[in-house]
Amino acid sequence: MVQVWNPNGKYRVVSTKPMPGTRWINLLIEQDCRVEICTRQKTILSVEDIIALIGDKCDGVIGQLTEDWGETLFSALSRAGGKAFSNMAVGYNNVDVNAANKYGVAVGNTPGVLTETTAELAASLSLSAARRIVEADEFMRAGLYDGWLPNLFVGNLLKGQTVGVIGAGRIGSAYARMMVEGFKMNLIYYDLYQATRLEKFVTAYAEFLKANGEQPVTWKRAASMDEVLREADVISLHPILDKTTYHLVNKERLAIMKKEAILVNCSRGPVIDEVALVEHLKQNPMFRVGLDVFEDEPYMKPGLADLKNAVVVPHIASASKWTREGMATLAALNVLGKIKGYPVWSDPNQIEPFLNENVPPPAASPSIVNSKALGLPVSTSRL
Ligand SMILES: NC(=O)c1ccc[n+]([C@@H]2O[C@H](COP(=O)([O-])OP(=O)(O)OC[C@H]3O[C@@H](n4cnc5c(N)ncnc54)[C@H](O)[C@@H]3O)[C@@H](O)[C@H]2O)c1
Ligand SMILES: O=C(O)[C@H](O)CO
Repeated sequence: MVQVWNPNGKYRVVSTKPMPGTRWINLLIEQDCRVEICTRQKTILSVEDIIALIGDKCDGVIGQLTEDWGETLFSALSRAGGKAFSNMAVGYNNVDVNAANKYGVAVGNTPGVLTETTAELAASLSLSAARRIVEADEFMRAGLYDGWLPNLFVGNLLKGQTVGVIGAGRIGSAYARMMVEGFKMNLIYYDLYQATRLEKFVTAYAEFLKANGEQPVTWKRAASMDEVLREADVISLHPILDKTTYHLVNKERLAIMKKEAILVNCSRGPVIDEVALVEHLKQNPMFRVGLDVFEDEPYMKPGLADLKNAVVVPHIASASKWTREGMATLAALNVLGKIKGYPVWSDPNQIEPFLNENVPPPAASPSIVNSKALGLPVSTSRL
């Protein structure tokens, strides 16, 4: 149930799951780590399972977003001499960072490497919902197709419609660009901060279209989230999950959306009140959703699985080979960097140097979310 690499390594690093690729293992071994990988056939490990893996001596752990990293685990890791933990994910709502701070444990995450992959899945769900692809596929497989009909699986055209993005950070902005450039949609977004680069991109693209004699696209930064919900035809959710975004989309907000709108969620399940969503989908058959994440994963709220106006996939937004191998590498290097006393990389949005397989990675932890709280040194090397 535990696979061991480099048994005589000085530092003991535990991974709670096998992760894609071998580069992450090799990078740890090269720096004198003994790597232990839990191969148990149990998808979600409990706190007790992980305490057993940590044991009496453990320098660092690479964990997963399904695990509850709070007071109990950070105190166990600290007792075992551990100073580093990394989620193999960019989101870290499963981690109590205050508890990690209390025990002086660095918390890593894996931004950037999954931005485009996740945005592509959000775009796929938008198209699947707009063009009713899953319904049509099921229809074909059921042998129900007996000839072309003018009204068969009529869906929504995206061109010229408005795409709304809630949370225009790395992934939200990448998704917005795909929808604006790929389908010539107008953009409305809501974020706590101005997405200047995104705005500049849409402005430049509009000028390009105008110069080509085509209808230019437009953009607007909404003053409120409700403005986006009222105006957009396709809305994609990309904020972090915290107290401010829990049930951001609730019964009242669903009611102000267009009856034929499409709602996509590739952020975290609890950003939507899923019970309210199921009811809304039942009452509004032309309203469609594409969901990668669910409020009580791995479960869906009762009724959701029966609804034809919902496309559902099992939290696979970052699931491309390149991205998942890159996530494993970043997570391993976060832990390794802390163990070796390296500084923290100066810009977690510029992690490309860690992903180049042809050269050794920089001597730094790519992304430590509590580096300031722990007073960790920051790398001075620039790209
Ligand atoms: N489904 C998946 O597999 C998958 C993959 C990657 C990331 N994610 C989720 O996507 C999230 C975003 O990732 P990212 O790399 O784009 O992060 P990011 O930090 O670049 O972007 C998040 C954005 O949300 C904004 N935001 C925060 N609170 C908000 C609020 N109350 N209202 C509106 N906007 C708000 C922030 O200002 C920021 O711009 C992650 O935290 C993770 O939970 C899911
Ligand atoms: O936060 C994340 O990274 C995802 O949910 C998994 O890729």
